[in-house]
Amino acid sequence: MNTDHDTIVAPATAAGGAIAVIRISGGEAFAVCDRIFRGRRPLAEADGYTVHYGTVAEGDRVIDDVLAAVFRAPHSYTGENSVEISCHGSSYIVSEILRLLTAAGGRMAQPGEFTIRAYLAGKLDLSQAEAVADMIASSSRAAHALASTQMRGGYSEELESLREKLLNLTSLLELELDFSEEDVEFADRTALRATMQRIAAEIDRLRSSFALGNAIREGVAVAIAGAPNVGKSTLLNRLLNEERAMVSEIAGTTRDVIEECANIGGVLFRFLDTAGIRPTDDRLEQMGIQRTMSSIERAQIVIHMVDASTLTGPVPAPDFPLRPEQKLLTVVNKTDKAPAAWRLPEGVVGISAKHGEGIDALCDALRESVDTEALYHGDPVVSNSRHYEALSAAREALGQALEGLAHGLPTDLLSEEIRQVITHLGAITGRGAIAPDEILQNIFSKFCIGK
Ligand SMILES: Nc1nc2c(c(=O)[nH]1)N(C=O)[C@@H](CNc1ccc(C(=O)N[C@@H](CCC(=O)O)C(=O)O)cc1)CN2
Ligand SMILES: Nc1nc2c(ncn2[C@@H]2O[C@H](COP(=O)(O)OP(=O)(O)OP(=O)(O)O)[C@@H](O)[C@H]2O)c(=O)[nH]1
Ligand SMILES: [K+]
Ligand SMILES: [Mg+2]
Repeated sequence: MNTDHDTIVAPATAAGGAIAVIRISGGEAFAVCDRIFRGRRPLAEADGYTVHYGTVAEGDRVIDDVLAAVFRAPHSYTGENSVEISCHGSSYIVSEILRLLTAAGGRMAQPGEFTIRAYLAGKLDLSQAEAVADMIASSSRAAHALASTQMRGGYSEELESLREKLLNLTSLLELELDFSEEDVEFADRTALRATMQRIAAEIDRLRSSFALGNAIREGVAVAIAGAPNVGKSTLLNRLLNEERAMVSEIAGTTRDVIEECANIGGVLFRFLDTAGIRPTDDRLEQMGIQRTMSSIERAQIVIHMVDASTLTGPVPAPDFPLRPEQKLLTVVNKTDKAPAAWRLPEGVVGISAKHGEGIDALCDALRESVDTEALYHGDPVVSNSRHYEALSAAREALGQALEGLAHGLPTDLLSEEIRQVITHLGAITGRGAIAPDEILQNIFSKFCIGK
């Protein structure tokens, strides 16, 4: 990765708008722009946070009328001198201006390179930088709340406070080592244990928030499962308001799992319409049912759908296994064709997917099964698997430190165990030590160009 801070250029807006923005950042940003931009005065003489009208030209040939916004180091997103050129939103104009900028000494930026520079300049820590990408990708109120808390540093503060407490512990322990001849104990072992246990509990809380955080980010997975022909695909289409899946009276219509997202009450749900489960000799149908089973396994919520028109007794239990943390929603479909004397059992949602009855109640039930209270309170919720891994490693190291403490581990080794915990927590924000190139590369390669 290039960190010598040459001047980078990239489009910052997606194609298709009326206006397109091109970003330029680096030590030579003004000089590079002044080679192609003609305004009243050179941008090199302009104050920060000012906007200038002018043209971009190649020799006599004017490419476009533009506005250039000037940012002076350190007051910019990257912390470097930066210019943003707003031109007409033509992909041809954008590519021409980029061509001129690179000929004038700029280099095309890599994905996430502006944000890497913001991180290296100390404008954001790693977890905040990652939240920038989540912010751009957010497509629901809940995902936005998640990214927003993280981008504003709520989660970093929490981690920083844990790190500080641990650093205090190691300082006390290391002080003891300095006085090892005298057999003193600066770090009262009972208090030490209590502090370590409090920190462990906090790490556990963060780790357990990952189930919610990850679901919010990726979409809460809801498998729609049941026997063939109960109306699973009809429900998917109803929820999406679109004829996405094939529907027919032929049992075994759906073979491959169909996955689509819908926003319900500010939360993104990822619905998985599956092949109907039944014993069959058809090889292809068996493959479909295998996929049904793995979709059920991966889902947070499973809708077990049964057909009211074929119900003779009570609603049968699902013929697939569920884990304790998975939520089961029993849905009786085709209530429009239920026998006259039939009554909806307790705890079951009755719908007619074909006619749209009961869909609101089903959506309410789905929405209620996701607790977003913490999210909207601004409580830190872990949504990034890199962070989850680091927290797990920290928790494991802390467990070993606690074990060591219980078994009278020598002070220097105990201190070393606690340092491990600090290192793992520090990897999340990248504070304490600048993260190695390889890790930065890995994180930022997932960004879009121009971010
Ligand atoms: N046109 C434009 N819009 C944008 C961005 C941008 O870079 N350009 N952003 C980015 O992608 C986001 C805003 N982020 C930004 C963050 C900091 C600074 C900045 O100038 N910071 C200064 C001053 C802070 C202050 O006054 O308190 C600094 O950090 O010193 C600019 C944009 C979203 N909208
Ligand atoms: N009367 C009535 N018919 C329905 C309702 N929902 C679905 N159907 C009909 O039931 C039949 C099967 O619907 P599908 O949506 O294909 O059922 P499925 O569960 O996806 O079936 P497979 O993919 O084969 O497992 C179709 O003829 C639908 O029109 C409903 O609420 N009322
Ligand atoms: K069918
Ligand atoms: Mg189907």
